[in-house]
Amino acid sequence: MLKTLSGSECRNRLLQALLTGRRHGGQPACSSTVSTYSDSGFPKPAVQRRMAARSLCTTHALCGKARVVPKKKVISEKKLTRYFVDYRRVKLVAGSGGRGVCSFHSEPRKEWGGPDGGNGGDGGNIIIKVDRLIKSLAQVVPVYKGEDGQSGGSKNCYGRNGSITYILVPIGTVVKEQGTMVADLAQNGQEYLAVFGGTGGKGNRFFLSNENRAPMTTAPAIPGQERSLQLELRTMAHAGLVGFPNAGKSSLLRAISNARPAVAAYPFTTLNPHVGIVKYRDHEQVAVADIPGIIRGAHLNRGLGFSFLRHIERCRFLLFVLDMSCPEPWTQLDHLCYELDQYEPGLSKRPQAVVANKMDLPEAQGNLEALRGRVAHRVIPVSALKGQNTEELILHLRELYDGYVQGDGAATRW
Ligand SMILES: Nc1nc2c(ncn2[C@@H]2O[C@H](COP(=O)(O)OP(=O)(O)OP(=O)(O)O)[C@@H](O)[C@H]2O)c(=O)[nH]1
Ligand SMILES: [Mg+2]
Repeated sequence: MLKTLSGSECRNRLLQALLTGRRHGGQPACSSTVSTYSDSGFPKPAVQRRMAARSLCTTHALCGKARVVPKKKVISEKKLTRYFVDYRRVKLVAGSGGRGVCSFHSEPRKEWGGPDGGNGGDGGNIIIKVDRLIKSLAQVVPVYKGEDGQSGGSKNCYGRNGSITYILVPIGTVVKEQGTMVADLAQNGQEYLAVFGGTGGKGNRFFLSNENRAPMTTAPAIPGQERSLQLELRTMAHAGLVGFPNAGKSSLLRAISNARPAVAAYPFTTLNPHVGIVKYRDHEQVAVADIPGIIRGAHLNRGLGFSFLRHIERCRFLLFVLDMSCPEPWTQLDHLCYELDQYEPGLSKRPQAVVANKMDLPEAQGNLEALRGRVAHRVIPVSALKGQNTEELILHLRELYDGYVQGDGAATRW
């Protein structure tokens, strides 16, 4: 039977419910069926890890900051590929010099005023310059033309020099010409003068001498230098996700970072690498690259070809992603290491971890212990789909990164 409550009675009941931590239905406000504390009173190890990851990382799905980020619009694979470009061929044509002029001064009662044709200005150089705010070569266009120098004029007017054209590139860009490295741009602000502008032509004033008081000669302008160069990013990301197609690499990148690569239940969903950034609370950032799937014979250009092995070469450490629902998942690891070593001997020996993915599937549970028994490296079981145990991966990623920064990476940190 419904009973009508007076205003003060209703307020008292609400206050009582808030103080006892109970809801209107009589249930405790924060009841939980599973205890997060062990018998000794400390949080269980899994809970400890989750707490550590929450306090360390801001891109993890459990983190409050990440939760409030509005859902991103799903972008097609074709559009996503434009975001990260790590290789470009460019044709550079420096500015040509301006024309020198042949002219004679003339004014009333001064018929033979002498030569006054000015020189042309020099053509503009093209410089490749490092800017730490630039993260990929996406904004680099195929052809650059430097500014031409201005032509000279009469009355001894000299032409203006063409201004310098800058091509801004990220830190770690390697400049190559016909496969040979010509510059390694590893520091912020570093410049490489790629092509010289042409010298301006000389006007007839330049040729005035005691022997020749009325020179008609001008020197021609020199065209700007031309070069075809290849720009390549040396380091693509700190960590690379390496695995067979459908292993769940893109799903994993989605789970640990704010990147949104396409995920689908068919092989070769990812056609180009995607880089996601795992952000930690101390403002440190670790770049993780989702690299398209590798198949057996990739080093012979099978599947999507060599180019992805080239991307792996440019990652400082590797995360091998295995599909644990497949029988004998350790064979995937052997095949992946074989392909990497065939491409570049020793590539599979980089600092690494093995990510045992799809642990939410029942057949995966049995494979985990067998995998741990056969693999010397650390095995991190996760479920990228459900976001389970990704905290352990994020913490390990940070350990690998700290090891890299303390080592040779300190000089080229970005
Ligand atoms: N059950 C389960 N399914 C998963 C998990 N991770 C990924 N998947 C599924 O596996 C399929 C492939 O996932 P992707 O993330 O696209 O795999 P990928 O390795 O990026 O594949 P490619 O881009 O083709 O190389 C999708 O249907 C995912 O939903 C997981 O942890 N558990
Ligand atoms: Mg993918």
